[in-house]
Amino acid sequence: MTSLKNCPAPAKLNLFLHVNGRRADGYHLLQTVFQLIDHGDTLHFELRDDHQIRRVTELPGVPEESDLIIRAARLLQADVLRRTGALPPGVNIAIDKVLPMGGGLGGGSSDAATTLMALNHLWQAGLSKEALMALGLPLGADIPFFIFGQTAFAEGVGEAMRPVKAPDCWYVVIEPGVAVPTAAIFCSEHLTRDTPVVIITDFSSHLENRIGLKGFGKNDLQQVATKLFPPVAEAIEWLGAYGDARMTGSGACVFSAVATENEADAVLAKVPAKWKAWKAKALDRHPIIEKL
Ligand SMILES: C[C@](O)(CO)[C@H](O)COP(=O)(O)OP(=O)(O)OC[C@H]1O[C@@H](n2ccc(N)nc2=O)[C@H](O)[C@@H]1O
Ligand SMILES: Nc1ncnc2c1ncn2[C@@H]1O[C@H](COP(=O)(O)OP(=O)(O)OP(=O)(O)O)[C@@H](O)[C@H]1O
Repeated sequence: MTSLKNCPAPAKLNLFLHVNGRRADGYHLLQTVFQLIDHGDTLHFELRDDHQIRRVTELPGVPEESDLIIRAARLLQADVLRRTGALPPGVNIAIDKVLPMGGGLGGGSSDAATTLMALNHLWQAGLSKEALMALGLPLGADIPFFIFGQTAFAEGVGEAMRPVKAPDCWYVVIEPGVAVPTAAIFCSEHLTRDTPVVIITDFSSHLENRIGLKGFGKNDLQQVATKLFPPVAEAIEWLGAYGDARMTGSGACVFSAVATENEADAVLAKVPAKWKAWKAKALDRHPIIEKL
């Protein structure tokens, strides 16, 4: 096999995100549900005759050298070289970028995770899922989740994950048109870091019943992000008229769950023209699993 086309890099929504504490190294202890959704970027991989790793699509604001896709591919290339003593073939990577940057949808992390999974396959590198997750973690906190590949409850700094059966529903997502830098939200002196740890014992039905359309928990990063970025607050207020609306990750995107696609369409029809908005279906599993 010399190419892998149309590899999905889906977005995630944090259905809730509790900040329970802060480690000595500054990283925060979280509890969250990562929900995979059927909306995201698409990547295409084509092997080269040399050993170069190249991005063949322009991504405004992200130079090739700092792109998480390229950095992830280089990490795997170095790992293969270390283990086998030989460099794998080079690769051209194209991307159809759909997800907004600084959107809280995990776009960069998902792109990197898809790159690691696709190249592990194309290069026949043989890394286990756990090894790929560990390789990706230093590049982004959400990369292990996307490689884990299932809607999951996560704890710690996001590395301890258990699959959950989240509600089978649709989401309306609004992009408020601002990019939120994750580190600035976590650094804020106004961030509360003391939400009590939730103990969840039954992962099959308990979470499904509790997080569903009623909106379990809260997003502790929301208060800080809405103060710093008023368009996020405005989008939450607008969408809140149709259900429980909240921010995903560190923002900026805002979502609300609805039971059916028709309900999602009805809300979308009313979204003010100044915002980009779309619908997505809840997924249990990462769609790349069917391709590899
Ligand atoms: C908040 C989430 O969106 C939840 O899904 C993610 O955990 C953030 O993932 P990300 O954007 O990939 O973030 P990273 O690039 O890994 O980290 C950016 C910065 O966020 C802060 N950070 C991130 C994750 C975490 N558990 N504690 C933190 O304090 C750190 O200051 C870090 O330097
Ligand atoms: N392939 C990539 N796609 C998007 N952003 C990238 C990529 N490579 C590097 N970046 C950098 O990462 C930053 C964060 O982008 P990303 O889309 O992951 O944010 P996010 O959706 O807020 O993520 P999270 O939910 O993990 O906080 C961007 O501002 C950009 O500079």
